[in-house]
Amino acid sequence: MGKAQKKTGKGRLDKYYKLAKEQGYRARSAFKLIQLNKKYTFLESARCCIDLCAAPGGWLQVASKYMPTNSVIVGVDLVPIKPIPRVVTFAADITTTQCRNLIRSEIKDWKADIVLHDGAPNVGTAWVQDAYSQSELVLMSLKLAVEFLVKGGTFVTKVFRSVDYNNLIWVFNQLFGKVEATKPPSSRNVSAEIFVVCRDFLAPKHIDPKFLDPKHVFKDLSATIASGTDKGTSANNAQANVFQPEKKRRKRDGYDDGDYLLFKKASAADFIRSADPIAVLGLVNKITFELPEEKEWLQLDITTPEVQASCEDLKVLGKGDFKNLLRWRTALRQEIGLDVKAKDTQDVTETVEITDEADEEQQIRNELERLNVEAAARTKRERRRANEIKTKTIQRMQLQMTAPLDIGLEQIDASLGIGQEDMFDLTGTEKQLRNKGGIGIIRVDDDTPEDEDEDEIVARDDEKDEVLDSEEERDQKASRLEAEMDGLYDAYQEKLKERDSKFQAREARQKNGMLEEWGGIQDGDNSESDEEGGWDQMEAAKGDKDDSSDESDDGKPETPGRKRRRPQTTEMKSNKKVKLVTKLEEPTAGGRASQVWFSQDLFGGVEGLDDIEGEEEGEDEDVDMASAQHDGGEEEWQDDPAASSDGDFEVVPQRDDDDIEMWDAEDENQDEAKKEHIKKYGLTTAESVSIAQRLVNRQTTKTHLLNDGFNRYSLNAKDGLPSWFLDDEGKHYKPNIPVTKEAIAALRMRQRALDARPIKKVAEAKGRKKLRATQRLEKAMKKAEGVNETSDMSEREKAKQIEKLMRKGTAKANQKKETKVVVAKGAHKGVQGRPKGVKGRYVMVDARMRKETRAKKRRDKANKKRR
Ligand SMILES: C[S@@+](CC[C@H](N)C(=O)[O-])C[C@H]1O[C@@H](n2cnc3c(N)ncnc32)[C@H](O)[C@@H]1O
Repeated sequence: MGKAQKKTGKGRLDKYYKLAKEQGYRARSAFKLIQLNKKYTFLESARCCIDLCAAPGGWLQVASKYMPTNSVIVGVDLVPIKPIPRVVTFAADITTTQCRNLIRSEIKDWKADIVLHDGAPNVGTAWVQDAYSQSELVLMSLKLAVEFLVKGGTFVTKVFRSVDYNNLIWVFNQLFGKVEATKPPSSRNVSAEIFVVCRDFLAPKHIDPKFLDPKHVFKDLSATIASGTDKGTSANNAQANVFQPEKKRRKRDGYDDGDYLLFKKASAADFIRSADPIAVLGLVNKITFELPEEKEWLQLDITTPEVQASCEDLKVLGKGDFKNLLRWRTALRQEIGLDVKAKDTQDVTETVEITDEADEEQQIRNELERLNVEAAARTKRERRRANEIKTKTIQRMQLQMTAPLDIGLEQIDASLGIGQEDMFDLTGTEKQLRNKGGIGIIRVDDDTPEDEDEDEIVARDDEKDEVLDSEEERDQKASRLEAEMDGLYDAYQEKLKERDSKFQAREARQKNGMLEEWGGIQDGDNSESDEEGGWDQMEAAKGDKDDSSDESDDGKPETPGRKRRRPQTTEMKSNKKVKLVTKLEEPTAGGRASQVWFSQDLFGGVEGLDDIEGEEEGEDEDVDMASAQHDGGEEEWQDDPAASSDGDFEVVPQRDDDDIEMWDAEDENQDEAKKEHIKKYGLTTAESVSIAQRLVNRQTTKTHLLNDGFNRYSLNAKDGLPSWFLDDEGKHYKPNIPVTKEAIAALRMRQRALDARPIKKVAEAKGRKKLRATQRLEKAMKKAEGVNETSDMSEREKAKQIEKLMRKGTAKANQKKETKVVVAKGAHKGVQGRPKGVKGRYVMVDARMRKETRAKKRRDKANKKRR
């Protein structure tokens, strides 16, 4: 962590620095842990975490945010760490027994689920130069980890790719079930740091002390370099780089300890004056001409354009080019009088001899090779340029859409850089860097000839200038075009509206639909598609990822004092299996948890969907609370002055209004509206129901949903965007809801069936009717039996009687018998008994009486009102 690597200038304040500032993290390195956790999900399920080398506390903040409440978090560093809620910190050197004792006294007989280590020696204000190198520090942290980790626990450490790297990995492999090295996108590409995530701690009863002893684990580097006998040493590699540049190195020893730069430069003067020019050629990427003296050399005839081009990027040169450079060096040395004439002659003679020795065929082959390399480089450049334009276009679309938590989705984000692949496959890294138009980093490794010559970078800079010159003009042109396009689009919309009533209906539907749609999880992809990025794909990609986080958020956290239940490894495994075979697409099968949950009184009498609503509402509240917490971020922590010189570690000053900027009020209103809507109507979409069910069945967690809900589109500002663009986005950009197609289909079917069901009162009435019919039938049958048993009736009479009874019994429910109203007038006045010609029910009314009764009713009503 030397001074040379300290990031200064613009590069230092990159997007993670800004994001950290926005989100109140003390250091940009917080995002490294966020991204690591996104990939390996170890924080959500952890109850106890020890962060070694934790100052200023970025990782602690992340741990405190992602770990369940009531979990124990301990942070140690040489320098004091400002307080963080729920976190205990103390200042100690992690290599000492005092530190060990302090941790022990803090966590008592508990075991840690995670031990984090992001330490780098020679950093921080209180750090005194120590004998420990980075690798040794890692080994020291491992020592603490093996002491405090629970079986199955996770150890996350930062390492640098040095000669010790492989040895460290070997040791990790002896102690952990799974060891993976990864470079989160927030870790700067220029830094050789990587993170090793060691999972499934084996907790062996006896650990060979040699595993944790630097003397045994690491080679004696100094001895190796001094002897120079090791074929893997840099010196040997340097020679091989020059004399057999096309050959792949068999043995690589990574970076020299303390030298973690990928890109190295040497001045032309160093090369010319160096006693070992071959070593210079073999080790550096570029020869620069910056000093006045060197600039003069550039003007000399012997410094041909070819030589200049070769100096730009030594990593793409062939043997012939190196020879050329050595010849140029000799000539220049003569020119500037570094070599005496006699020696010059000798040198020339030697050179000639060499040339003579090389037979013609060899020369032709060399030349051909060179031409081939040049041609290949040209094609590659063109291809890359095309790709670059494409990437830039995409990036432009995405640039302002970066959301704070999408960082975890880095693996599919082309603009962010390296993804899941092996971080040592630097091909991707380089490409990303180039795509970003960043510094011209060229790998020391010459395995993959993907290197881009500096020529190209210079050329691109020129292009940029051109672009800048005509920027204004282009802007005007673009805005003209945009205005034109907007106009045309509006006209098109109008036309559609006039022509197509369906269009209007669709529009209205869309507006309504948006409100009830669960807007949590979004990603660039449609959940229904099978394309990469869909939920199914995500799930598939996760594979057998540890899913133990399920228990974290929803389960009641245990109090620290209580003895914790620790799932056995086998148990965990079987749980995992169970989870893997649980099918979401069988909602009826439901988990036991959901059955218990839905058996509550609250859901009584309501089938299916109703029961899930409550849960969803509850969850929604949780979600809101969680976001409010996130939102709140009330604790204001000042910058820690302990600035680190770690390449990727930046202390971020905080601002009071940070969080206010993050959320806009409109969104909150929308949330409120959604909440109200759900309260009023319940969950109305299959998606939301399905998500609720997943939550209840513990197939997902609130945190997962929240995290998934944040992506680079989450906080998109729509202001100023043309309507055609927004419409198009609306059409094609669908939220990626974490439910399978099958689950949605099943739920939709169910919902349709429910929709087709009559309302409760009608159903009850129908039931009553059915019951009465059954009772009638039973009664009729009983009577029929009685009739059958009587002996004073002939068989015929019996049959007649029974038939009559049965007809009555099976008759439809009492059709309301019509009552005829007969006005007693004329002949009927004062008639007693049934008037003539009137069949069925009747009621006799008097015309006068009817009038009077109605008038009385009217009066009564009027009086009532007056009172
Ligand atoms: C890169 S910073 C850690 C940043 C931290 N992870 C965060 O997110 O804020 C490295 C830290 O390691 C600490 N460190 C280095 N050697 C140490 C040691 N022997 N004991 C304790 N801390 C040490 C330094 O003081 C420094 O604060």
